Amino acid sequence: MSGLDPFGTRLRRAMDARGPLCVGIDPHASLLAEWGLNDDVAGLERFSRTVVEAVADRVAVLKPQSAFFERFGSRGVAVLEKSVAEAREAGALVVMDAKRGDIGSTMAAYAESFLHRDSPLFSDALTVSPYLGYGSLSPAVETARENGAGLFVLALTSNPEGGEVQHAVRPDGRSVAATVLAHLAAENAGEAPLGSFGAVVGATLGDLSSYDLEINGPLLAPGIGAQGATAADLPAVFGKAVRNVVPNVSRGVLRHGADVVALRDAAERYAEEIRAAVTPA
Ligand SMILES: O=C(O)c1cc(=O)[nH]c(=O)n1[C@@H]1O[C@H](COP(=O)(O)O)[C@@H](O)[C@H]1O
Repeated sequence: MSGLDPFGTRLRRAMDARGPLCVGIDPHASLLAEWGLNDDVAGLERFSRTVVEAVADRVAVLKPQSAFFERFGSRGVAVLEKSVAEAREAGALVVMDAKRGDIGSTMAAYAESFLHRDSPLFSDALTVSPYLGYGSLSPAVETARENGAGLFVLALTSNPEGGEVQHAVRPDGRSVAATVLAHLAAENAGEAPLGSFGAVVGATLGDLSSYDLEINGPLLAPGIGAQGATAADLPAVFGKAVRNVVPNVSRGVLRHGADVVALRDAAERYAEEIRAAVTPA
């Protein structure tokens, strides 16, 4: 046993206590420059530390984007490891945004890397891609269950190109995205207060009423801020499932750095807008 409650249980608790906002740690080279930092490992470390210091004790979730750390090789990954540990120590849940997906036997190794309690990169949840077939993710589902962790599976991504794959219709008439959502609903069946297997559904997508978003699991919703969606869009996009939405904001918050207080204030403004938008009248 992991000793950790299931991810869905821990996430619901964190959302109730802190609100649902997820702040992304996306150290773009352009943001490092805006913050007056060098585009090197020291700059990366300073950036990531500052975000953790500003918000990890108050937001439910932090989502480091692995690519921005991998860019610096092993020393960048060491910064990522430290950031994950510090964020978790400060009480935030960490969703590792690495968007992994591979044939099952290799998927098992990715799962060991991010979802096994003994791994240096252990995170509370991992973003994964189902485009090698949902079943190829089984090792990640199993490892997550055994370790109190979770997954966020790409279903309806926020980018405009996503539709050509995700809206494609299978011979049985069901779209690829609807198939992914149905698998997740099955994974989460009977779990309370919330399952641990979430979907990624962009806040940018407008009316999604043709999709059943009631998967009894969390819906990670990127797209607010730099991609043009707003907190006020959430109820129309997600309908009743809005109560399970974890809205992600990365650049919309990060552009207010390098000052810790300014970052914190920006995150709190988004948190307040989200609270106002999703709280039932
Ligand atoms: O899985 C993700 O996090 C993700 C999925 C998706 O459909 N769209 C999307 O933007 N993301 C991530 O969410 C973050 C959005 O960043 P901003 O546009 O700066 O708020 C980036 O880290 C993206 O990689």
